[in-house]
Amino acid sequence: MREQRLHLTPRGTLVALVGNPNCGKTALFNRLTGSRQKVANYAGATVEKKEGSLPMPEGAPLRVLDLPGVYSLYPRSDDERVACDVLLGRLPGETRPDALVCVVDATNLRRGLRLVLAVKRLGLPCLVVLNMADLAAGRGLKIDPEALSNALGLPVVTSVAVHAGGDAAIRQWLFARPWTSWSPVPEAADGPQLSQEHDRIEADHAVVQGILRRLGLDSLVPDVLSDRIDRVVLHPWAGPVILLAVLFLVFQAVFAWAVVPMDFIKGCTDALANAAVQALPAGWWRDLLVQGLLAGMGGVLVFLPQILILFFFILLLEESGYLPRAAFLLDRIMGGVGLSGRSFIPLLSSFACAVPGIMATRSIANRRDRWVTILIAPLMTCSARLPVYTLLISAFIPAGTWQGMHLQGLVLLGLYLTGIAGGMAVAWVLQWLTRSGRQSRPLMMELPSYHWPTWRNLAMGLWQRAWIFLRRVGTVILLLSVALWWLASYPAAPAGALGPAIEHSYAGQIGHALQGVFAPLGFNWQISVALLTGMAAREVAIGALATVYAVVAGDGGAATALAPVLAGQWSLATGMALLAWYIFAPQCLSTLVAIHRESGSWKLPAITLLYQLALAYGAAFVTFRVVSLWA
Ligand SMILES: Nc1nc2c(ncn2[C@@H]2O[C@H](COP(=O)(O)OP(=O)(O)OP(=O)(O)O)[C@@H](O)[C@H]2O)c(=O)[nH]1
Ligand SMILES: [Mg+2]
Repeated sequence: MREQRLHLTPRGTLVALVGNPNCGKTALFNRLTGSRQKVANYAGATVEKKEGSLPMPEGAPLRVLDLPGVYSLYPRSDDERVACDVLLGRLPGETRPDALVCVVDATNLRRGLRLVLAVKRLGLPCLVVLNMADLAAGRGLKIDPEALSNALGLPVVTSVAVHAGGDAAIRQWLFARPWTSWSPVPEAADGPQLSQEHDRIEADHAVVQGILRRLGLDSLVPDVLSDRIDRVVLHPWAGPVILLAVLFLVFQAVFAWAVVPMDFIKGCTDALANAAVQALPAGWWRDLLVQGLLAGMGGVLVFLPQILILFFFILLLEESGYLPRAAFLLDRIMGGVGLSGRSFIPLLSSFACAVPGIMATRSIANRRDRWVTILIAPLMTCSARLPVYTLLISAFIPAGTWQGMHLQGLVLLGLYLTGIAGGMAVAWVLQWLTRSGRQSRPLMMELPSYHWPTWRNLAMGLWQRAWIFLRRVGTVILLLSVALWWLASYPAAPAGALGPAIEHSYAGQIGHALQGVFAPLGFNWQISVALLTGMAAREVAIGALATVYAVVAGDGGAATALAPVLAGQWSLATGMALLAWYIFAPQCLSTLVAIHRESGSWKLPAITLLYQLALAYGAAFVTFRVVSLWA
């Protein structure tokens, strides 16, 4: 085992980026290595190590590691532990770095330099980088890198990670190997003693105070603009109103802005389907193309604009620095159900996809809080649920306005809020169950300065999202569309059989077999088939419905106009019950696997699966009964 590990350890000189959370390590890493890792304006954006490579003018490229942010070398949460293990060379399968680039937020020297002192004790060659030099200059901070270098006994350069060429000084240093000129002398002959790091904090603080005083940098320069904005945004009653208004506008936009591009994509798929029907002779492969591929993939592809609009806003909020404020505002509510604002960002990431959300819980130091957050993360509405929601909403909710508000957008917001309320209710129950071991903890969370989003990051983030979605359409959804078309078309109905041919197909048989389970919820057999395939990935359920109904409609029909078909075939109660099911139903398999990986056992994924199934079944049952009575 050991040998295998040694063998797998990559060779080459390794440089690690280390620094406080949110000081711009990942932005610098992306610049140095041409990578596209997530950059966001809050602490805890990076929770695991990432590797890239920096081409050198001569010789082999450098291996560069981006690490999660750390406040000290005394780790308190799992993401900090990863960073510290790398610095000590304790991470299995990874060698100890040959050199460190210690990134400091130039607008927050006090905190950054404390970490520099701790990193210096590791005894590795180290370059100190004062990042965000643009913001520091904007606030009138005049830092002399040379004087600071003399005071610290380490080389110091400045950088602006968000400007092209803003990493020039770092490159220059890295290119000028060997790095012996920037090696500090290790304090302890037997290597660094991390157990003592905690006791050093006070002493380091005094040393930093002394350095800042000598350099004339000890007066605090407040960020006036951010403070001014926060006076409104964090106001006890204006704050929550603004938060709700922001969410409201986002969901209105998802419907209002997407109309034109969605019509365009729909038009293209329809035109293709018609052209295929006209141009090709009738046969099984024309059916496969039109009813299987075009219906299945086109039916999902049409939701790309809505997903991109939602992500545009999520990225905008991440980059601006508003998210930690929202966490602060919600801390009181979350405290009521036994969570802290710390859980907010992992939960928010789950709106994109539960998998990164579950990974982001690594920054929660408290075990119990972390497990509860993981358990409720799947109830946050992931982006794969968006197509299912919007399909059912367009089928059953009129497109008009109510009091000037987009009715469909309002219902969508309602679905998201119901998911959140469900998550909070589950957290409350868990708090009640584990009430003996709980103590209340105050929220310790930084509020970063507001930034203008960098358009490059925004465009990159959107492109990545679009790519993930398109890749899924081109792989999983393509394969499942073909498989489903086959299941829905074969075996053909026996001669003289009554009813639609699809009833005799494999899909029909599977659907009918499952129907006993789902009939109390008002689900027909087509929905049962869609739910089964939807376990692979949520959007597949739509592809499945589109294919099944396209096969029913026959030649070239119903390629993408699924919503009116559903409206004609299902009752309102069925549509609403399916929506209720989707709010709570267990996520795709990858979520359960992620929960297993993070918790290290199958207990937590099993609990998640069972409680979500029970909730979904209950919610769909009640919805079906209530709407049936009323409609
Ligand atoms: N103006 C300005 N903004 C910067 C600079 N460097 C980074 N940022 C912004 O600062 C925020 C944090 O950047 P990240 O690269 O995610 O920080 P990080 O250190 O990797 O953060 P964690 O992964 O949470 O530890 C983002 O909004 C960046 O766009 C800079 O030099 N100038
Ligand atoms: Mg980062």
